[in-house]
Amino acid sequence: MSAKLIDGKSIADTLQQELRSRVAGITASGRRAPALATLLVGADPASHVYVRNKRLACERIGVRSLPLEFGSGISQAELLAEIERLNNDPEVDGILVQLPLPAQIDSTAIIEAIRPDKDVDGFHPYNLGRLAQRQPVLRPCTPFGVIEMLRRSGETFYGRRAIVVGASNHVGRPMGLELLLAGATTTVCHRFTRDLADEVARAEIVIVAVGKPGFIKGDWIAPGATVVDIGINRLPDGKLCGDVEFDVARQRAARITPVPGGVGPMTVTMLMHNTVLAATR
Ligand SMILES: Nc1nc(=O)c2c([nH]1)NC[C@@H]1CN(c3ccc(C(=O)N[C@@H](CCC(=O)O)C(=O)O)cc3)C=[N+]21
Repeated sequence: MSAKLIDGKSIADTLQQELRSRVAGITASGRRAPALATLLVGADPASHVYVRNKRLACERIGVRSLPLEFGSGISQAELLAEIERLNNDPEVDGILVQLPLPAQIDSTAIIEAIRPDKDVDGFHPYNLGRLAQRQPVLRPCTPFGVIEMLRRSGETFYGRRAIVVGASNHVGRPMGLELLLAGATTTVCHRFTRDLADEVARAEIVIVAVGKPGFIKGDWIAPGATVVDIGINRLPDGKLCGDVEFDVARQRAARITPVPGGVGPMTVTMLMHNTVLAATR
């Protein structure tokens, strides 16, 4: 068997077209376009690439982008003042502070300073709490994108055995909450999990967000499973790869996401979705 590829890029393109029409509807009715402020601190090349992708997505969809950049030496107080200004700016619907931040800045304090109704990353404790209590408002973009991608490619969740490998605040944990919300029997594994191979082998839906190339061995995957690889690792030769041993996993899975072209484009698209939602609520 060779798994069918789940084409996140093409699902993301479709969603972006839908968002583009919605934004066109908003502006046609005389309202201003939704606006997203992106705050980038320092010169990390990967962060610059990701933020540029987000700004390009804004252009495609008709969202106004307010690109803000700060030197790596900015203080916590200065960054907080910037957020306060954007919180109070009626022309700004969404605020995204690209992570990671330099060491002198407490990213928890920054995330908690963003008004929950402008928190388009969905990282504020209010938004995570709403998701945990099954009343989601603004949802973390990557897990939300995984669910939307799987739904649009025909996956069902009710009563199905799902596993998340990786329990980070921004990806693994909210991914577990999304799967619970969708009705899956959900296991979240992490660095203290014993017998990870056995846990993975029991799952019908396997979602991996660890950040280590080849961490999930292909022969752990149950025949017929759906595999979603959230990992993005750059190899020494410059190529991108995920956390799953792709070639072997592909021989066992029914469906699998590629890296690149899988989850990444969905993340950016759900950020646009959240920005339009923040502008229209
Ligand atoms: N506040 C905040 N919000 C984020 O959402 C956030 C962040 N900080 N910090 C960094 C991570 C990473 N992230 C990605 C988004 C898109 C791709 C993406 O589009 N990837 C393409 C490939 C891009 C490439 O070629 O490098 C793909 O997988 O096909 C990747 C990674 C968002 N993040």
